[in-house]
Amino acid sequence: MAEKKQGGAGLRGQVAGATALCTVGQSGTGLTYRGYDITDLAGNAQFEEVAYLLLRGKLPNQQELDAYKARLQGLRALPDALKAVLEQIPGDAHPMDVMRTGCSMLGNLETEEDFSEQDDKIDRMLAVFPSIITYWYRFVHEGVRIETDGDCDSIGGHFLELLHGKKPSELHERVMNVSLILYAEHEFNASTFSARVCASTLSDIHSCVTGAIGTLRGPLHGGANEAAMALIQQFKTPDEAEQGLLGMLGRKEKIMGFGHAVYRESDPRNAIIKKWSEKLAQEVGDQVLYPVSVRCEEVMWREKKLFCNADFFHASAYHFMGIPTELFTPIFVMSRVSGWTAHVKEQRENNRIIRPSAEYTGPDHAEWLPIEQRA
Ligand SMILES: CC(=O)SCCNC(=O)CCNC(=O)[C@H](O)C(C)(C)COP(=O)(O)OP(=O)(O)OC[C@H]1O[C@@H](n2cnc3c(N)ncnc32)[C@H](O)[C@@H]1OP(=O)(O)O
Ligand SMILES: O=C([O-])CC(=O)C(=O)O
Repeated sequence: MAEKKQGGAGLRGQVAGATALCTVGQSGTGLTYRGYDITDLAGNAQFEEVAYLLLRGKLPNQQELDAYKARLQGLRALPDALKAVLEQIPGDAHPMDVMRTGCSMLGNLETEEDFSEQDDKIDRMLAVFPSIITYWYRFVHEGVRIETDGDCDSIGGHFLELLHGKKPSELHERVMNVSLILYAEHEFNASTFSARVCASTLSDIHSCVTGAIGTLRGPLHGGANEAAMALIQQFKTPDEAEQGLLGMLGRKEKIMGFGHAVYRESDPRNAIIKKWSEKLAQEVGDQVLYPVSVRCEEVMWREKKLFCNADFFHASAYHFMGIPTELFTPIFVMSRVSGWTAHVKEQRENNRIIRPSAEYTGPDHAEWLPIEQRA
């Protein structure tokens, strides 16, 4: 991986626009949000502070943070028409499809009529996404219609409280906070780029976010945290994991949660979430999933020089907090909506429609044939 190819397909390595929001892999491994190092943010900040930084352009002071959190707390209620739609979505639907529909329906009910409303619409999405997914999840799995307010003043704590029906421990609220910070923003990744493409047509903010949710869903992007869980859950011991991975690599299968389009040697988010996963493993007395994950990391580096990306240790961390696997990627949405919408704002500030060119590979000239003469 040290000699990462930056040319070729997938627009790799090409500058597709400007941003003041984030740097990824600038010195090989670093990640910054508006100049702040991810290690400092994950070690010290609350997610709401980071969302404020991304969306309002500076870290809030105490008064601003308190007001912002109180505002978000006041925006958690679901409109009845949205609840009715969520209740129609089948229990075997993928929760990312629920998020996509929930966001789109919100756009029907609370349409952004003018860009001057963008900050209000963004705050609403940040506040209500945990309500959307947990309302649907508990309705279809437990047959209950939950109240979506709640006592926790953090978005991560609120999500856990709605999911489990009780206030989370301090540790779990803290880990959610760190996780949401790690996932908040990542420059021109695929889902953010799709949000910016949508924004560049001067479309509304719910369309931008709905498109981004669909893009994040795939296993090569946000869906990898769920796929990583499916991988590690197959193994009962580290030795079994090693044999399993060697077999997969021999068959040239993709190992989810490893590799990255930009980083060369490591993803700086991995060391942070790995530490929290270890702490949670100790808390629940895990002797399987965490050691299996560590062995996977060792084998992938030894065999392929491939490293864990942000998704890999998120799988075990979320699992240890009792979060069902299919809700892993929706958590990513609850966080990344801050980055997506900060990019939409930035795109709108200096817009030109995004419309690249293609290298044509079709025939030079095709002779028109009437339909009855075609093979
Ligand atoms: C939050 C996020 O979205 S992080 C990304 C989450 N996605 C995943 O974890 C999915 C698994 N990983 C991958 O599919 C890829 O590493 C991606 C999509 C993240 C990046 O893709 P690319 O930039 O095209 O990868 P890259 O150019 O580094 O690939 C180099 C080689 O390593 C291989 N490779 C890369 N990742 C993996 C992997 N996880 N498992 C096996 N082989 C891999 C590629 O197939 C490629 O081999 P080739 O040269 O023989 O074709
Ligand atoms: O940057 C990327 O390509 C994917 C990624 O890690 C992210 O979106 O967090």
